[in-house]
Amino acid sequence: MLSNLCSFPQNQISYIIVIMTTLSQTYLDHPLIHHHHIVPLDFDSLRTIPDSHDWFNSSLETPSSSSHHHTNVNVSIPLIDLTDPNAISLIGNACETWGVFQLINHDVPVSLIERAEGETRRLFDLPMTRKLKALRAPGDVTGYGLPRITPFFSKYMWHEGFTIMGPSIGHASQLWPSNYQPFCDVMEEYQRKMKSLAEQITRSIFNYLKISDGANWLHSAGSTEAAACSTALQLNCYPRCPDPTRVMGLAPHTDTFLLTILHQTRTCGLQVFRDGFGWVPVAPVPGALVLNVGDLFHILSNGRFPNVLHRVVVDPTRRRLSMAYFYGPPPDFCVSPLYDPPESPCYRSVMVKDYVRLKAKNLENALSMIRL
Ligand SMILES: C=C1C[C@]23C[C@H]1CC[C@H]2[C@@]12CCC[C@@](C)(C(=O)O1)[C@H]2[C@@H]3C(=O)O
Ligand SMILES: O=C(O)CCC(=O)C(=O)O
Ligand SMILES: [Fe+2]
Repeated sequence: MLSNLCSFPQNQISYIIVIMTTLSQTYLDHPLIHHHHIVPLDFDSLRTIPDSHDWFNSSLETPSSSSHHHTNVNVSIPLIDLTDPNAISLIGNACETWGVFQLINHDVPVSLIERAEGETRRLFDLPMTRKLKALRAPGDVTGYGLPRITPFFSKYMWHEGFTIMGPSIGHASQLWPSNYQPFCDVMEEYQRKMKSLAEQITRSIFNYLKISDGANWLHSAGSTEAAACSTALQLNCYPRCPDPTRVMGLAPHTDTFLLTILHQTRTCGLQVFRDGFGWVPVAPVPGALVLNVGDLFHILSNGRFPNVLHRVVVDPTRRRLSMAYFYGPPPDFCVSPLYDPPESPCYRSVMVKDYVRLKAKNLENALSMIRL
């Protein structure tokens, strides 16, 4: 690019316009979504489970029917103190073995997490007619609705969600025409804190992997590139259910981006899958955040880090809330596996936006489509 520039005639002024793709644009052309794949049920008014949500009456595996994949309560995922002098290698090891860990002594204030949780509760407490005012539009990615993975399963999930990318005023002002500011402010601050924690952990993992280049978007926080990185905040609600053994809160999936940072309330439900261990519950630890490896870190680590498969089961007595923050490189960044010879790459290089589209259309088959 530079050499081309230099060969321009000296008297000619030229402009280079760099067009950066945003994450919401990347999701815009997803074709398969129909309205009935977006609108959640009014769960609170239900006394029985409709057939559409009954995973028991299907060939699908329910949490209680998975005998060969029974829930394993004898193990737990690593719990790491970020102020531990060995934090970097503990995090690296956890990424290699489990692909997920809990983090304490991160510097996200508990009061901020509580305020964000409070606003999340205020949102899902609204009457259905109000929540539908912020319904996600068919081609869109933000707003209220069912999880994006819904069309890939023959039964619906016991779930309602709200997706935020950047400022949330658009949908928030539809939910609360005159009282949207507290929601917008806390979600903005929460995303800011999550982003700097995600950057810090990504840097630590790069140190652990001894990577010094290949992540220019990380080098200068506050730069245009850092600002353009792919992020989203997903608020999840798993309402109470008359018979939780028949339903699925969130079907088994892997997350698409590099890292996910999750806050869960004290209600159990999240489970992670590990070969040889089965489904392992992630017990809520007050103040801890759950971090998990997504597909892009799996690719970048050349398969060394498992992109952990996870699901959510529904609690018999209490509604469960969670907030998941997704973090990845900018959509135009090209992700290439990092390895030392004689190792060879397991995946071909892929642009973030192309992988996002592959995943949106093929779900868990996306990875095998770029495997070498
Ligand atoms: C930035 C993201 C990350 C998304 C898509 C988009 C907005 C919502 C996220 C989730 C949240 C619920 C699980 C998931 C699997 C889903 O269906 O929607 C996630 C997905 C992904 O990790 O791919
Ligand atoms: O609610 C949870 O604990 C997990 C949510 C999740 O996996 C997601 O939003 O991708
Ligand atoms: Fe997830």
